[in-house]
Amino acid sequence: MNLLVTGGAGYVGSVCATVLLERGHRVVVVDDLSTGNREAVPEGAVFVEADAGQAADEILSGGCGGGPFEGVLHFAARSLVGESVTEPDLYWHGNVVTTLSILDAMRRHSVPRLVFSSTAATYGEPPTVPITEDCPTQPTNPYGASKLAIDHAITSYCKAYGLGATSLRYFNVAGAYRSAGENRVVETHLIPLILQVAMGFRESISVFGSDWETRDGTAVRDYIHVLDLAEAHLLALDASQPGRHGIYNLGSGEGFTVREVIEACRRVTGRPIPAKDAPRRPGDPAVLVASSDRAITELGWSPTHTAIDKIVSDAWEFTQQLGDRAHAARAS
Ligand SMILES: NC(=O)c1ccc[n+]([C@@H]2O[C@H](COP(=O)([O-])OP(=O)(O)OC[C@H]3O[C@@H](n4cnc5c(N)ncnc54)[C@H](O)[C@@H]3O)[C@@H](O)[C@H]2O)c1
Ligand SMILES: O=c1ccn([C@@H]2O[C@H](COP(=O)(O)OP(=O)(O)O[C@H]3O[C@H](CO)[C@@H](O)[C@H](O)[C@H]3O)[C@@H](O)[C@H]2O)c(=O)[nH]1
Repeated sequence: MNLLVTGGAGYVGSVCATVLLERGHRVVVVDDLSTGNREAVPEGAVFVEADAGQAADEILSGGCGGGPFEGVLHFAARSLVGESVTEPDLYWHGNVVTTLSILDAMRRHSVPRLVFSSTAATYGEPPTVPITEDCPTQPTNPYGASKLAIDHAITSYCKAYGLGATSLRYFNVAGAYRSAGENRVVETHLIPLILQVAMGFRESISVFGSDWETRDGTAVRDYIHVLDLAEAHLLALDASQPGRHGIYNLGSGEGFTVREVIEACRRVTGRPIPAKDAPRRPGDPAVLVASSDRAITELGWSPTHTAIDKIVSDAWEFTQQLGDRAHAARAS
């Protein structure tokens, strides 16, 4: 297919673009490099440096050659829980307004398929765990609220205009694939930060909250390998049907506390990794663990890299390969 990938210079978008190219698709990446890296865009993709909302109309009109577009995979977003609490304007404009522009451009140019990066953060504090797609959506931060608003917009565009769309609600994405992994200009995610400590770029990892009602007092998350996630995007493209909006949770189905993740990183890297307790981070829920049964049954998804040590060891291999080219190395 001829596909537009927004945010393809970022972590998840660059891994998915790599896999799409490997499977023979044609890929145009649009990214404003606000958090991504030019060098993360895989070879073989056409790259447009621009705001996705502003450039979508021109790109989808055929401005980059290659014939009509058959789908959009929309990864570009602001996606940090803590930042969304202190700077919500970035999330309502950068996520909701940008996506509406993309949806309108898709409609104008009759692009039939959308795969959207939604999130576990749409659920907020779930009443039951694991979280199914039928759980109430009550986001605890503006990031989750902005993604939920987009999911609602997509549903109405599917019903009214015949778009075929899939929202994939990722839980915590981690790991790496080939030369694609986490190397953000400003890193806030747990696993890459712990590995920066292992590399000697940081002195210690802060544990945000040790008084949650969990088995060791630290927050629980469900870590999903980025390659399993990429496979789900391919399945979603294939399953797309005009007028239908499918919503699927994607996780490994097992929750790990922050302390357990630090322990896994110590095991995999063989390095001591000092940790220190810190206050809770505003907007964080205590526990997020997925039920991915719907994706398994309806999309035929079958995650294979679910062990936490495998996820960490792929991320560690990538971090070591990156070495001094990491943003963290330049900053330290
Ligand atoms: N990483 C996770 O654990 C996780 C979990 C759930 C959902 N998600 C969602 O997955 C998507 C990708 O996340 P990621 O971790 O790869 O983030 P990332 O920050 O690494 O990548 C986002 C990319 O989008 C680009 N971008 C942002 N706004 C843009 C705009 N308006 N126009 C063009 N480019 C823009 C950035 O420069 C960056 O390259 C996001 O939508 C995020 O909300 C991520
Ligand atoms: O230095 C750190 C960084 C994080 N954490 C904790 O580790 C857990 C995971 O945090 P992080 O890696 O920042 O991810 P989340 O905030 O859980 O959010 C990710 O996962 C969500 C889905 O669950 C996505 O929606 C978001 O885009 C994505 O950033 C949380 O409990 C954090 O409080 C720490 O204790 N110390």
